[in-house]
Amino acid sequence: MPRTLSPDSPVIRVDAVSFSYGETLVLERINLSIVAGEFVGLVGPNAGGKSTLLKLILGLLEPQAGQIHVLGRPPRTAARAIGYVPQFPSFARDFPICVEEVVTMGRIGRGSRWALGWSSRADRAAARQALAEVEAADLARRPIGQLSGGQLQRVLLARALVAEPQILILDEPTANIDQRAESDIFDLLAELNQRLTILLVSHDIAFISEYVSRVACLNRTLTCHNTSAVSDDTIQHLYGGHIRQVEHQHG
Ligand SMILES: Nc1ncnc2c1ncn2[C@@H]1O[C@H](COP(=O)(O)OP(=O)(O)OP(=O)(O)O)[C@@H](O)[C@H]1O
Repeated sequence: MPRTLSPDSPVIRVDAVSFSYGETLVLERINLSIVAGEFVGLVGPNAGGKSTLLKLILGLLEPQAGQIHVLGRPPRTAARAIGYVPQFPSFARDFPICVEEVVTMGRIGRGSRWALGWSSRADRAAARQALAEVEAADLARRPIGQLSGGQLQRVLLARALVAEPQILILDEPTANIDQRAESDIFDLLAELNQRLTILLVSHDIAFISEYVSRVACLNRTLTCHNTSAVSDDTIQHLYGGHIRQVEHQHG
């Protein structure tokens, strides 16, 4: 039976979670609580454990210590409530498939028969609506291999939205695109944040601070800051001498 959450119950709750790959401790006693409507930026240096934490929240990995709840449930059973935008698409860019078909893949698990080789009219209508929401309706028939980096990110976002999630999780959605396309995607995320809770991984703390309500800094351990409290000292402490490289990554 579904559990009822009060409006201020966390939609994502991570309690004292530790995780190691073999002998290597990657996350140490992580606490993170995200309530409905928040837009949280997860930042940190390379190998700081960001993707690992996302995989735990998505239920793809199990913590060795501590607990995670998504909408009050174990992550695996809440997976449908999460729309996930990966850092890299899980298919080859030269796969002979058009944008609308890629977006329809996001319906797998919602009764779609796309996996059997065909999609229903309802699937295609949902895909077109999701593409319209990310302002990419005109790309529907385009082969996926012909998209720019920014267009591909919009399509991956539409694929996450087509499953009607309550939570969006994005792993560096703008790592490989130019600064203008990056701003456009963040404007879109700000609009989506009016109805969705968002957790987004980024290297670019300076850029995301303009958009997110809270920054979670992860480097094996995690510290949260309200956006207004992110100072040069915070950035220096987190990244040490590498901050210039971080700031200029989107060049
Ligand atoms: N499947 C795995 N097996 C063993 N070690 C792993 C595995 N995946 C990640 N690691 C290691 O765990 C650490 C954290 O990796 P993770 O990908 O979570 O970091 P990240 O903060 O997302 O890094 P980046 O910013 O470079 O993407 C790294 O040292 C990485 O080499």
